[in-house]
Amino acid sequence: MLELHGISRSFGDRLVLDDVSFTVGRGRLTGFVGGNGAGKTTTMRIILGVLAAHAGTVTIDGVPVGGAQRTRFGYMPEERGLYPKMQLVEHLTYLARLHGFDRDGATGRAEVLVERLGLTPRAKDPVESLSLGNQQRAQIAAALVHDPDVLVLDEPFSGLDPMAVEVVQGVLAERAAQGVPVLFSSHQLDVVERLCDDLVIIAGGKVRAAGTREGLRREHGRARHEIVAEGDMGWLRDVPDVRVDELAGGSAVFEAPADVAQQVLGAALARGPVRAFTPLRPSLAEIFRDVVADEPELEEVAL
Ligand SMILES: Nc1ncnc2c1ncn2[C@@H]1O[C@H](COP(=O)(O)OP(=O)(O)OP(=O)(O)O)[C@@H](O)[C@H]1O
Repeated sequence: MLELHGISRSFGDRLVLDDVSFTVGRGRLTGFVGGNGAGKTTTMRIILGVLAAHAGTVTIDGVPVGGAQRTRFGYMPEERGLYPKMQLVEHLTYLARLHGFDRDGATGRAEVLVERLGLTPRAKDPVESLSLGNQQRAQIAAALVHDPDVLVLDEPFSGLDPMAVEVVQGVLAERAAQGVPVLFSSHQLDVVERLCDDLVIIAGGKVRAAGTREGLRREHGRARHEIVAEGDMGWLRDVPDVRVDELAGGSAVFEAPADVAQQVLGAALARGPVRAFTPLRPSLAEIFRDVVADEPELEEVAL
C-alpha cells in the first residue's frame, strides 16, 4: 500500500498542500480529483520525489519511499516528455534498456506495449508525427515500460477519444488486478466514476474526502428517490421534510430522510398504483460539488 501521511508543501509563503494524507491500496485504482490548482500535480511530484515535501511522509508497505523504490515506480508526468524525432517502438525500447532490460527483452516489452495500447500501425513513426491522443497513449506506454510496482499518472485520460479511454482504462485495470497501486488524476469525473475503486478529492491543498467510491456515495450522497405513480404526484410538495427536485405529472424526484421516503411510498400506494420507486445514487459530479462547495480560495489558505 502506498501511503501519504501529513504531506505539506509551500511555494514562497503560499501553502499549496496542507496535511495531505491518503492511501492507494494494492490492486486498487484510485482516482485523484480536484479543480485546477487544487494540488494534484504537486502531490504526485512529491510521491515521485521530483519535489520535496516540507512535512510528512510517503511510504510503501510501511517503508519510507526512497530512490531505490522509486526506480520501480511508473510515472506519467503532467509535462509530457518523449524525444520527438525517435520512432515510437525504438523510443520504448530505449526506455526499457534504461531500466535494465537486455536488447531482446527491451524490444519485446516495447512491442507488447505498442500493441496493447493500440499503436501498432504507428510503431515505426517518429513520436512527433503522432496525433495528440496517440502521443498520450505513447506516454502511458512509457510509464509502463518497466512493469512498475506503483503507477502514478497525471491526467492520463486528457485528450483521449472514447475508444482510447477504453483502452487505457483496460490497461490500468490490468495493472491494478496484478496488485499494483494505481493513482491517477483526472478532471473527467465520468471516467473516474466508471473506473475507480477508490477516490481522493482534493481542494485548496486539503483532502476533502477519501475512500471507496461506494462509501463516498453513502456518506456524501443526498437521500433522493424517484417515484413514478399513475396519479398526479403534485401532493408531494405539501409533505413535510420533503424537497421536490423534479415533478412532471406522476413522476417526481425528491429528497427526504429514509423514513419519510417510505411514508411517501405508502401514501402514493394508498392513492393508486406505483410504477417505480427508486433510490437515486449520487453521481461523482454531485459528490464533488457537495464536497468542494464553499471552499476557501487557495490564496486564503496562506501560512
Ligand atoms: N513550482 C511552483 N512554484 C509556485 N507555485 C506552484 C508551483 N507548482 C505549483 N504551484 C502552485 O501550487 C498550486 C497547486 O498546483 P498543482 O499543479 O499541484 O494543481 P493541480 O491540482 O495539479 O491543478 P491542474 O488540475 O490545474 O493541473 C497552484 O496554485 C500552483 O500555482
